[in-house]
Amino acid sequence: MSIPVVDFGAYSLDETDVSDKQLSKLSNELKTAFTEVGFVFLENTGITEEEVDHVMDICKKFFLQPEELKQPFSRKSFANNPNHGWVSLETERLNPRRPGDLKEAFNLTSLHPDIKWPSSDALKGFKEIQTSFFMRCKELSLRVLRVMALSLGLDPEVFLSAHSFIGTDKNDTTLRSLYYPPVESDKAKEDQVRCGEHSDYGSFTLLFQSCEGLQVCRRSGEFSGVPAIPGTVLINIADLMQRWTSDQFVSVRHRVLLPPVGDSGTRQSLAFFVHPDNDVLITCCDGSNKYPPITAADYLIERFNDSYGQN
Ligand SMILES: O=C(O)CCC(=O)C(=O)O
Ligand SMILES: [Fe+2]
Repeated sequence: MSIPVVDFGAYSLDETDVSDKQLSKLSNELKTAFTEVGFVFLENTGITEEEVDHVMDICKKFFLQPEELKQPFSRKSFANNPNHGWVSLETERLNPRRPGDLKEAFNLTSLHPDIKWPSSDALKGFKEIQTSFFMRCKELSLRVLRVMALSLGLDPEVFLSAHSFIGTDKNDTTLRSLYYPPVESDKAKEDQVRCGEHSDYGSFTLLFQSCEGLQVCRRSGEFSGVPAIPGTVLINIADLMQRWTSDQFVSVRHRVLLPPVGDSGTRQSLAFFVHPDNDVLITCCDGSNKYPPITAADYLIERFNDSYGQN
């Protein structure tokens, strides 16, 4: 089944009122997508293509700076939050059996006032643009969490109340800007890719892509390309949500390969990884105890150890 496109207009960020009937229609559509495919394109969310371009443009300026200007903002160098900051090329391997991914990333995980931001004229607005986009993604995510609960016939607050602290250091939700530089495919290491096969870790991810390149694993085990539909948000279920819903919602592996030989294009994407609050104990929402309870924080630590190595 290909990835469905669902019109989210009735519950878009521009709408203040939504009827029960509209919510019920949306929840039916999202249920089909999340149980059968694990991915859905949402259109008319209220987040515009212009907003996304604006964030990608300022992020590209950050990534194109010389290494020594990015180094002070490295991930693990922020006392407030170990996941906040810049990740250099080939540092992360989302499929640990491959060489390091050919991508750079900037994680906005902490909005704490003590966080240090780039201050050069060239990057004017970097903090404000990213912070306001983070808040827009947060608002949309809270709406999606409500619809998810309704779609499973649960109390509409059940997922929402476990995401009360997005944007604080009690929650690991991250806006990750990704930059895939031009690749000379013949210079890449054997088996190296832009982003190795993986499934996401937390509740779900909002993904905004500048162009095609993402591939999703089908039931057959084969990967196939995903279109980039301007103005839409691609949402995928992540592993902790699959566990929380006792495998009703499916978290599906995906990857970004190298561009074809001779293609010297770059790629950019923005991923908003939604995580439950660190201290929330995740227990199967159907009461089945199919998986033992685990806190969101412990679960995430386990997963980071896999993608960055134990040390
Ligand atoms: O860049 C993309 O389109 C996908 C990135 C991704 O899957 C991730 O960072 O988890
Ligand atoms: Fe991913």
